[in-house]
Amino acid sequence: MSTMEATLRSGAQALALDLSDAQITQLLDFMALLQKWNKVYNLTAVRDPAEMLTHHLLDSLAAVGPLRRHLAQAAQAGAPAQRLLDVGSGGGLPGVVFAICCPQLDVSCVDTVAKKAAFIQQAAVTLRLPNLHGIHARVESLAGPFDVVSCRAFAALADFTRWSHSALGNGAVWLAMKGKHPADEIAALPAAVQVFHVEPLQVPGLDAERCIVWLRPTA
Ligand SMILES: C[S@@+](CC[C@H](N)C(=O)[O-])C[C@H]1O[C@@H](n2cnc3c(N)ncnc32)[C@H](O)[C@@H]1O
Repeated sequence: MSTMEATLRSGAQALALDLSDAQITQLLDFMALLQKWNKVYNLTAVRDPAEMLTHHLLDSLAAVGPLRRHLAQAAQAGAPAQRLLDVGSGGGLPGVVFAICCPQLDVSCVDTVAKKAAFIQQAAVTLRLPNLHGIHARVESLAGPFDVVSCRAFAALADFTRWSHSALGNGAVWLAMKGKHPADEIAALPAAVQVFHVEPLQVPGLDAERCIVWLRPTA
């Protein structure tokens, strides 16, 4: 087993994430693709493979447990979440990781940069992920409907929710991956947007504060 695979497996274990061998392989293949095409496409500033594993892969994987829980709750409530939009996905974080770990979910990654959307399309083919799509557009132009709209390292919460509002379907939620608890961004939200949970995340091998801010339109 390679060092990368051992680190990924122990990270998944620390996150109590159930991943099949096929999913572990897809995640490692995705990292390899990202490294290969980063030189050409300029997908991410992180270039060191070990750093890519902790700062990108494990960081995104930390949100998979909470996402799976949300999907299970929505299904139980009789309103299964079927489509997720990852906004400003860049090299596919966290969208590609979500598509690998939640195969029942249809994941669209939108980015304004054409080569980034093309990379996602290519990853979908290479990694055999029929539930993954790359969209070249501004999020403001998308109509949806999506059941979950996610982002990571994208924009302040007020901008993220304003620009992606029209992509939300009935009963949809926003999942914003953030660093430390963004009290100022939350305070700047309009009354039409409600935070219903701020969930701390622990990223294995990363000594940094992370959280998910869950939001929905105010009823
Ligand atoms: C800092 S990168 C984050 C990439 C990735 N989510 C990550 O965590 O590594 C932000 C991305 O948002 C994209 N972007 C900026 N404005 C956008 C918009 N209005 N609609 C869609 N994508 C946008 C940029 O092209 C860039 O790839």
